[in-house]
Amino acid sequence: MKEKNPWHTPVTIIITVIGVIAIVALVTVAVLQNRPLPQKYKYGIVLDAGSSHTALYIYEWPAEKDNNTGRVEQTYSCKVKGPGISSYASAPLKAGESLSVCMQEAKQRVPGRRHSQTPLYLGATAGMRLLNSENSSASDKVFQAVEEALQKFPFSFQGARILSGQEEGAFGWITVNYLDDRLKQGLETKGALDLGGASTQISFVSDNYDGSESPDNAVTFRLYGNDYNLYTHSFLCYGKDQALRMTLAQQTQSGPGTINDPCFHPGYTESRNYSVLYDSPCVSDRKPQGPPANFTHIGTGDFQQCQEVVKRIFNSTHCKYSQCSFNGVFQPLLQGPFGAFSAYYFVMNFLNLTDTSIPLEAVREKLGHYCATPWNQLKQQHPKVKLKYLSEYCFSGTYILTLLTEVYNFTSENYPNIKFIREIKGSDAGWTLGYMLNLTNMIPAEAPDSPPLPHAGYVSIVTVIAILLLVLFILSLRPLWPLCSKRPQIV
Ligand SMILES: Nc1nc2c(ncn2[C@@H]2O[C@H](COP(=O)(O)OP(=O)(O)OP(=O)(O)O)[C@@H](O)[C@H]2O)c(=O)[nH]1
Ligand SMILES: [Ca+2]
Repeated sequence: MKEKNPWHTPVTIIITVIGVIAIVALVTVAVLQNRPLPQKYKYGIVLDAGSSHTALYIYEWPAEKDNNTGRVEQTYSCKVKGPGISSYASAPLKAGESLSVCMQEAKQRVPGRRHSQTPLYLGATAGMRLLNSENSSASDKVFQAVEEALQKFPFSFQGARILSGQEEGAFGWITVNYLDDRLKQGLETKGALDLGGASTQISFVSDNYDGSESPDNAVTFRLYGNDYNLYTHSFLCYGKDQALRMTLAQQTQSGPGTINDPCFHPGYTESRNYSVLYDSPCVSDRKPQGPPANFTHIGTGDFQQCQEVVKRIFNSTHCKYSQCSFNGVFQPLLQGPFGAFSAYYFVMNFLNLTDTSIPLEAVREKLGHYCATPWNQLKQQHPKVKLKYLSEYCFSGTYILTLLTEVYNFTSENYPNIKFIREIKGSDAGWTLGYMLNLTNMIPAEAPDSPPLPHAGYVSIVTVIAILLLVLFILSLRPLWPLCSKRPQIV
């Protein structure tokens, strides 16, 4: 007679099935409960009203991670047609109108149900700083027109204002380090070099700068539980367009009818108007007395001489600090890696010089060769490049090299620490992201509390514990084992 298998008693079977169901249910609930939910997003819009043009950026982040880390991304950018808002001083309404195409586009890009909660900021930089210093009522009118235009959109408009040079530098630094995930992880930070049309910023953390020497250059932050003493300086008039004006002003101080300019290509000839050239606070005090209406601007294409002319716009004669970059401005010792963006990138990218492992001497040689290229040949080689941009790359490249090596003091050793960048992980490098993160309190001073385990780790542990429970359960039925192992006896 066959002995009955005790595992096959109804009670054992029911207990086992319930046990297994309970464990499967436990694991399923744990997995489902912690499954990432379908994301809902929030949005923010920043208008960068630069001296040369305005750009609109839309940022997006998961709605439930407002105060959390590193998840804000740029999803869209729009370049406003026409010049920067400061160029509309004599027709302010047009400054407002110029923004409408990009703003309409933003309306399409941000989901309608989010419009009213989406903050909209406009920050203006060096162009408006210059206009404000020259004619504050004109700058007020431009802002008024721009504000009226922006208020017509369904977003939550938070105002239009001029950023200080310090803010511009510091927010550019925050952007770069946020996108690089350096802040959240408390890693060594990256310096930020921004070259605009009317001003240029340098920002970095240096061990030998605690803010006590030249406190005007210090910005202190506590971000994700770490303290930073940032050195930052913005040089008004040293963006590449105003630097070009100053360089031309150097060469036209006697009011000649013709200048031979080493920063432009051989064969380049252009008639320029004195009043237009000197119509900027960066050069207006140097306008020659009674010059002719125009002068002929002739290129000679000589990098070495161009560098000599460019050097003259930097004054390094006085310095009341332990060390200075130029114009008596303190600068601590350079430290760490640097990201160089805006015109640094546009220019070096065009010149095929973004690779900073190319030795500085070779960079100079290539630029020398480029500057010496006849203008007609260059135009034929680049038929699609805007002539104004094309004509200025020799000057701009020389200006960038001079600024980096002769003024900021980058050497052959630390030049490779610079990376010429346009964007990081799909977001443009610039001050706008840092500005928005700051105004929306999106970077906490202290490190946010995070679950001790990542999701995958949590699910694995729950599964292991469940399996362990199952094994324990089976072990708990041990008294029944001997019966189970008894062989059926043949009688
Ligand atoms: N070659 C080239 N130059 C560009 C491009 N976009 C802008 N520029 C020029 O590069 C310089 C710097 O541009 P931006 O960084 O936009 O300057 P901005 O923000 O208007 O000026 P700031 O207010 O001084 O910051 C200006 O002289 C622009 O005319 C581009 O796509 N290619
Ligand atoms: Ca800018």
